[in-house]
Amino acid sequence: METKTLAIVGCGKLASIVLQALDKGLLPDYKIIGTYSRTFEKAQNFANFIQQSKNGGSCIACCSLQDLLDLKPDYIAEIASPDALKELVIPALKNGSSIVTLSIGGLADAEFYELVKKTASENRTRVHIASGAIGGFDVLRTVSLMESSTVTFDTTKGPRPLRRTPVYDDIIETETRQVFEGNAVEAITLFPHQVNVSVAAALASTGPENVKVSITSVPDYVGDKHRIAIKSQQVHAVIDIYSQTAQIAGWSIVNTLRNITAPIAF
Ligand SMILES: NC(=O)C1=CN([C@@H]2O[C@H](COP(=O)(O)OP(=O)(O)OC[C@H]3O[C@@H](n4cnc5c(N)ncnc54)[C@H](O)[C@@H]3O)[C@@H](O)[C@H]2O)C=CC1
Ligand SMILES: O=C([O-])CC(=O)C(=O)O
Repeated sequence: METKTLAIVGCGKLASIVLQALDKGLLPDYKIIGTYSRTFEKAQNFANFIQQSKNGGSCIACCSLQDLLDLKPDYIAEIASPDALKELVIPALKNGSSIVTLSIGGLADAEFYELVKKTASENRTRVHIASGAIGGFDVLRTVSLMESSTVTFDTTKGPRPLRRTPVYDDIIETETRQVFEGNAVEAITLFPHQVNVSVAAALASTGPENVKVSITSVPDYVGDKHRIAIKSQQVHAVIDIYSQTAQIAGWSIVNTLRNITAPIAF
């Protein structure tokens, strides 16, 4: 397999897992040639790490998204925020760069999603939706091809990640409460950093407007538990995923990158 060039947008906690994977030799088909983050110093730290890694090489810390696009990477790993994805996806696809993304919430708007599809197709580029903190996209997509279905997405988390969100109330520190019920578009609008997974599951199935999402806060709960259920005439599948930290999401970027170049893909 020919080596692919890769750039990273968003040099935070989950992106650092991509560096760990590089250092462990788990990304042999990629050269990470550029990094970009809102804070230049973070992009610089990432680039230094890559240059010093035995599996790394020359890597440029970019001062702007345009500088990163000018490197013409084959792939961009977007690990920043739904707003960052919205900003970069069209220019990147037109630039010849395919995207691997964790901030799937940036694709919740149906019109924008269609524009992304059209742009990717016209430029022979692709958007790869990483499984993130969930999984089961295969069954969701397959059942959606077969027949009509209904999909629900229920999340349980502790009060801490909800503290700086509009639904926060002191009561959730001591009592279990359902803090949100709505569709996946409404969910990602209120919680742009919490429910990218619900938009991903929705895009894989009946669409963000149609998937019913609930969030329940449980005092002292550590981690996130997601339950995705799809029900059609013939199939009833339930996908339950508990994760103590969000690290699984960072590793799903690594898994997606490896799948892209693998002789056998899962
Ligand atoms: N799909 C999934 O399962 C999951 C998705 N996520 C999403 O992954 C992304 C990264 O999460 P973390 O690494 O935990 O966050 P983080 O806050 O540790 O790192 C994000 C980095 O991106 C930078 N950034 C943010 N907006 C930017 C922009 N517009 N342009 C350039 N840089 C920007 C920030 O300064 C920060 O350094 C977030 O969008 C988060 O919501 C997080 C967990 C699970
Ligand atoms: O980490 C999780 O469980 C989910 C998450 O943050 C997201 O989807 O944005």
